[in-house]
Amino acid sequence: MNSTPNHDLINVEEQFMDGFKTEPEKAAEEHLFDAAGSVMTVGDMAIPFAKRHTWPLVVELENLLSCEECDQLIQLSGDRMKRSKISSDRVVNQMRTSSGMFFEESENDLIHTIEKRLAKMMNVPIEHAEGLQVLKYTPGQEYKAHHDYFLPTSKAASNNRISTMVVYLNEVEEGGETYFPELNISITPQKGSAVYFEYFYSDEELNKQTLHGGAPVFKGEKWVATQWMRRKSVR
Ligand SMILES: O=C(O)CCC(=O)C(=O)O
Ligand SMILES: [Fe+2]
Repeated sequence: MNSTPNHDLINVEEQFMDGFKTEPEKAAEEHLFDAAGSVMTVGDMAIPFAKRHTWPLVVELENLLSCEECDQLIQLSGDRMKRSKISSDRVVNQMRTSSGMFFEESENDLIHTIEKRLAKMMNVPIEHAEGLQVLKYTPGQEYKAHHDYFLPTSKAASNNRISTMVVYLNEVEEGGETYFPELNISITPQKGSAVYFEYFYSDEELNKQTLHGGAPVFKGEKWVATQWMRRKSVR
């Protein structure tokens, strides 16, 4: 009888923990984000946060970016906007109707400063950070409920995403909340604030519960910057 050796089964936990956790078995049962307390200090910034859900972890953060940083990101990305493309094969479809762009990794001082702060907050080395993405939604535009990680059938899944930080760059006049239908959570955009969630759990059911979307904007514009982290280095 033919038996297929398991040579393609890799220990993903061990692989991605390499470099930022020392006890893979234990860490697999823990959160990436250090959600103890209610304020995190990064450099000279004190960033208040509140846990909105524990398993899977969803955290709301305040004042992650200054007003000036938000304005600069909007200004810098404005000219470079294209109709958003989604998924690893970059197909434009009706899932996401906003416009978007990616910054190059650490492409200027502002981006590098923001990336470093986000990596510190997210507790993942900056080498695991994708280029920062900026999205702009106008009235009627939305991002339907989705998962940020890639399906196992996708090529990108070999170094999959593990966590997300969505930073709000402006206040939306009406609509545009980020919602988690499985967790009954809805977050109203506030300039400089953010929502964080992670989906690296060994329990796939927890990962699935991070389903989320950007509700349609009814009035005004909505601008967000999204930072995705990967299991392994991407830069
Ligand atoms: O716009 C939002 O509220 C959500 C954005 C999002 O889900 C993403 O960038 O992956
Ligand atoms: Fe998302």
